[in-house]
Amino acid sequence: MAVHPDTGLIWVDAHADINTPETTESGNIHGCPVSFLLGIAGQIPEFSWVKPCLRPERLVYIGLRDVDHAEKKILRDHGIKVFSMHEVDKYGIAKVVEMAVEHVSPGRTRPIHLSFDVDALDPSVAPSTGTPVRGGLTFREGHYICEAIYETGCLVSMDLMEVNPSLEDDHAVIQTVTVGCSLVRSTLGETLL
Ligand SMILES: NC(=[NH2+])NCCC[C@H](N)C(=O)O
Repeated sequence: MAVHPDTGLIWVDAHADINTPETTESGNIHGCPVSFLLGIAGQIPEFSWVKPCLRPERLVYIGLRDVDHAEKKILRDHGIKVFSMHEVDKYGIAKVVEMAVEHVSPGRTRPIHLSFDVDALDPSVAPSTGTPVRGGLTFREGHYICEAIYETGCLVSMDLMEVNPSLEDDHAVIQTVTVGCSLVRSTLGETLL
């Protein structure tokens, strides 16, 4: 954001992570990062180094299906674009990614950051994560998002979140780490052919 201030943020996640320290029900800070980016969180001294750097219209979500009450209000009040799993079912993943890219980078004119929380995937695909929610993206839908964002030529950075190798058994850990690595490779340009 410091290097490309006009960056659009595509946030792929089961959760909106847009609670403020005031609205959070769990008290978990991992449910709050987007409110810090937008500058709508109250002052928390330990996090004063996180400077607001994102406008609500430069943010789009894909994959949401577990959103707290207060978060729904924040999303509405700021007019933030969301493609929940309902829209993934309705339009299909290709159309959703196309609309999401167009929202944050119209005509592919702006840089894109991809934040991919592995819990956007269905827990059957990525079990070793702290807050799994059923009804998520398939293996291919997750990869398609990454491949299509690479193809825009606008990607400048990415992060992959919430792979937690201390959760579930060895098989689940290997499955989750493997799919996580594979998503990163797809985002960086690996293709099927
Ligand atoms: N990064 C995550 N796993 N976030 C889950 C957040 C869940 C819930 N909305 C909370 O604020 O606690």
